[in-house]
Amino acid sequence: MLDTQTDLRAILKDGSLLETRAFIGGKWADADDGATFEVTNPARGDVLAKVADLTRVEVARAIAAAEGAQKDWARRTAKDRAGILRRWFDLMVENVDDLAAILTAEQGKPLPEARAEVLYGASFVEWFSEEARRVYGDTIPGHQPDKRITVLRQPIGVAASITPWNFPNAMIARKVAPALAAGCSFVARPATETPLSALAMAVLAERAGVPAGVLSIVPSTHASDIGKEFCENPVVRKLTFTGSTEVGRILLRQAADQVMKCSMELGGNAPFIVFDDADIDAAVEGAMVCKFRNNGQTCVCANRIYVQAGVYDAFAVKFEAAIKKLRVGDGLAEGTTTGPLISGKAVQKVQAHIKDALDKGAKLVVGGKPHDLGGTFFEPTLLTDVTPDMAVSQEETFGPMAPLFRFETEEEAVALANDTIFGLAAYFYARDVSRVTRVQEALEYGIVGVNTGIISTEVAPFGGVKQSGLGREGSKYGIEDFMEMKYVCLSV
Ligand SMILES: NC(=O)C1=CN([C@@H]2O[C@H](COP(=O)(O)OP(=O)(O)OC[C@H]3O[C@@H](n4cnc5c(N)ncnc54)[C@H](OP(=O)(O)O)[C@@H]3O)[C@@H](O)[C@H]2O)C=CC1
Ligand SMILES: O=C(O)[C@H](O)CS(=O)(=O)O
Repeated sequence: MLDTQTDLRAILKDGSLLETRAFIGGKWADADDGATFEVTNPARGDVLAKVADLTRVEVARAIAAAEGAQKDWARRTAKDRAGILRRWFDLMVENVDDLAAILTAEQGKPLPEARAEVLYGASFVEWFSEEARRVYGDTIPGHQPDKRITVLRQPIGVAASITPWNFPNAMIARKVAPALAAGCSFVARPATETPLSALAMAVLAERAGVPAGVLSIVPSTHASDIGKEFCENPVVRKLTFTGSTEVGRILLRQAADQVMKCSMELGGNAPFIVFDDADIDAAVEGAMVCKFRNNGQTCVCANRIYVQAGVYDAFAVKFEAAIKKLRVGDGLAEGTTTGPLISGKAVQKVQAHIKDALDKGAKLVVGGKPHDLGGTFFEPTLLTDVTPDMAVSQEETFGPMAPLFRFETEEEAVALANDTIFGLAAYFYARDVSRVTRVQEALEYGIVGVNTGIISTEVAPFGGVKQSGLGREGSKYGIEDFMEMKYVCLSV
């Protein structure tokens, strides 16, 4: 563990972005009882800030403020809402360096990755500032001479989110932007580990002119209580969650009592398949970004790497060499490619998957243990001779461990890839166009990357099938999740 302290305010150009109070109904406020919780730097272990720790009572107030603001916000013209979202986008870009520093300090990812995440998050705000003006209804030829049929598209109302620590900026932006574009109001509860990014975004949203009550940020360590408030409060009409499938199931059960509309971006178990007709150098490059982005703490990370027998050794040698070039360190330090894991719990999960695989016959090629830096730093790890009976085949590692599986035929690869309850992202490298067509159609996933290891963009629909989730985020489809459809039958 690095022992240097992070004086976050000294790093920032605009210290006012380091906000530690909750944002409720357009006002910055402490918790009613003054309670706070510590936000620590996972690289250094020091306390970055003490943030207001809200309970259901304050969150209920934020929901009431959202209800009070929503109708006026929806009555504004789409152009007006678009203009405010555009200003928010501009402010996020203007403050990208500060937002990135805050993100790295609380989450750990290297500054270049944090900067990329902030711009990725901002791209959703930009995209939905444009989509706001493209929500169209329908007119339908009447079923009787005196009937005129129209279809109206209206905002759902008050929406709420629960988001994880791995993308503390982009996951908020990817949900708030379409909701506000649609005319919804929004209450966001960020993860305990990483509330500062969300609070900084709210500072900029307020400056952009988002009206009081339209957006609230409710940091809290009482995750379960806040989730129940969101699911039980009759004012909340929409819940959007990103996180584990386990918690997604809990929320869906709770939301069922009100038949609440839910969007769920849940766990993954992405297969990354390298066929013998692949460009091996390109496949290695793709596998590196797909596996080690955010230190493997990404729901669309390669979790299983399947390599066809004819190219297995060649791929393994090149992949090993690439992994050895990774530089583990403090995300705030120049040249770091790989930061710390978010917590000790995350380290234990990676270690458990490595031990299970080695106990069942896998071979350790690189890494395999906590890094000399201590704390939650971990050595990027490569295992070969991994087999489907090992835990990593069915469970999301969510860390820097790359397991290589060998396969013989295309049919075997597709069967192995689909043998999971998850269905978020899958990737494969091949050059034969018939094979590419067959495999992209056969993979049971919401997202398929072909000859690429990175698929994240605001223009495409992001989401999973099976137990990886419900709904889509981004793209022209993303705003649908925050709209209702009303059929009007007029008798003339
Ligand atoms: N699909 C994705 O992008 C993600 C997938 N995951 C998967 O989940 C695993 C565990 O990671 P973890 O961060 O613990 O993910 P969790 O699903 O446990 O946490 C995600 C968010 O949900 C909150 N939460 C937890 N329990 C409840 C509850 N009962 N009611 C309401 N909210 C709740 C958490 O709060 P709190 O802040 O208190 O933890 C956090 O804000 C990872 O190893 C990975 O496999 C994790 C993150 C993102
Ligand atoms: O939750 C995640 O891991 C992110 O959705 C991944 S991405 O959108 O940055 O690809």
